[in-house]
Amino acid sequence: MSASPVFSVDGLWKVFGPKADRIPADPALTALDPAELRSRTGCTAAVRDVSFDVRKGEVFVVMGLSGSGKSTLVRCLTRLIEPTAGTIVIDGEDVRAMDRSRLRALRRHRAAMVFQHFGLLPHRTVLDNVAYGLEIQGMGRAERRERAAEVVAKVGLEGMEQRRPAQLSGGQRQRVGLARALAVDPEVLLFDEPFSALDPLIRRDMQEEVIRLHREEGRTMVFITHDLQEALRLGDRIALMRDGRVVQLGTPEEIVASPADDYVRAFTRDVPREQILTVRTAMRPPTSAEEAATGPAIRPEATVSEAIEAVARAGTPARVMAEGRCLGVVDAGTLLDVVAGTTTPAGSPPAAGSRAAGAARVGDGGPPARAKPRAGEAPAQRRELEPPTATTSEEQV
Ligand SMILES: Nc1ncnc2c1ncn2[C@@H]1O[C@H](COP(=O)(O)OP(=O)(O)OP(=O)(O)O)[C@@H](O)[C@H]1O
Repeated sequence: MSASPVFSVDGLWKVFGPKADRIPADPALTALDPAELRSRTGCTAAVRDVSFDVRKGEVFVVMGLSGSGKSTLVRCLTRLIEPTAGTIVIDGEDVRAMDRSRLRALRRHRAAMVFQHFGLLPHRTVLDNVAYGLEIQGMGRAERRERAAEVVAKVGLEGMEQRRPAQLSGGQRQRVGLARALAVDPEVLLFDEPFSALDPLIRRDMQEEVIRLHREEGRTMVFITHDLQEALRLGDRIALMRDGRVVQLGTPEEIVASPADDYVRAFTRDVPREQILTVRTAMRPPTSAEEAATGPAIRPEATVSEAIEAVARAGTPARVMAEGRCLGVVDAGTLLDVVAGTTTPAGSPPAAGSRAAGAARVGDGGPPARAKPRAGEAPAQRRELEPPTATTSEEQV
């Protein structure tokens, strides 16, 4: 059973340009590619017939190249940009029907945004920047400063409460931005490419911070990025966008194992498959009772990379075990097939992201295999795009 959705988006369009409203309803126009549409109508369809759910407790990544429609899509969720057509529901409430005060409450209390350019107030201290959202909510000074101090500590800025933004590094400023969004205790955090201006090491630190916060708090997050590595590291599910459409929505494993089309395949070509795919992809039935009873035990969620290490150490095939049952066996050959990309994974590729593509509602089908628990289950064990740590063959990896 999947967790209930926080956001539910259906048939969403955002068209910029003259008489934008007529575009979604006119099949002759929706069939045009972006360049034709622009030359015939002067309009840009930044988001085209997109449908998805964001489940409670998940990190939902919206990924795509520049101009693919990520920011427009996420801004439509709280109507920072007005959608042209479609429905958006948050916890059962129709976002498009909200009046101004409901919308304000939505943005302030329920879905806080963390921007790339921090948006910090330069003359205020770290503490007062973090308390700002609470001040707007009308919380008293003492209470909001106390709450802000807690959140400042939570994001690792203890001792810097009295500094001004100019006295902080880029990474520290981004932590203040994050703390400010967290302080209002929103149901969903929306991140708009928050780390793309940071240098790689600090960026990595911030990704860890997001993972840690997610693990500790289980907060629902929608995260925009154009960086595949970041998407794979952070996402429970990834919506991959191209020209305003969601071309694939799935877990990192689904996207890497079963790219929906050549575009996604090209996008994921250089991903180290063994670090993303789990042993489920490499499993075969045991050939004998002995094989099912001996050899190192590994979890179904273990990556192929971890299994390679276990098999190499033991010098025998390894058993994929769940609740004392042997689900299958992996050996050097089946594992190498995954690395080489010569395996056809079990299960069909997940559906692409639009009704126009003839797809069912994306992401609602049962995925073939998950490397991470579903939202609402035990905290996700994140994939690391790095060599795995050593394990003994007796341990479950
Ligand atoms: N206000 C606007 N008026 C007209 N066209 C716009 C407007 N905002 C965005 N667009 C167009 O909509 C498309 C999607 O833009 P969007 O900013 O959502 O993409 P993105 O994937 O977030 O890109 P980036 O990673 O560069 O921020 C682009 O073609 C863009 O030029």
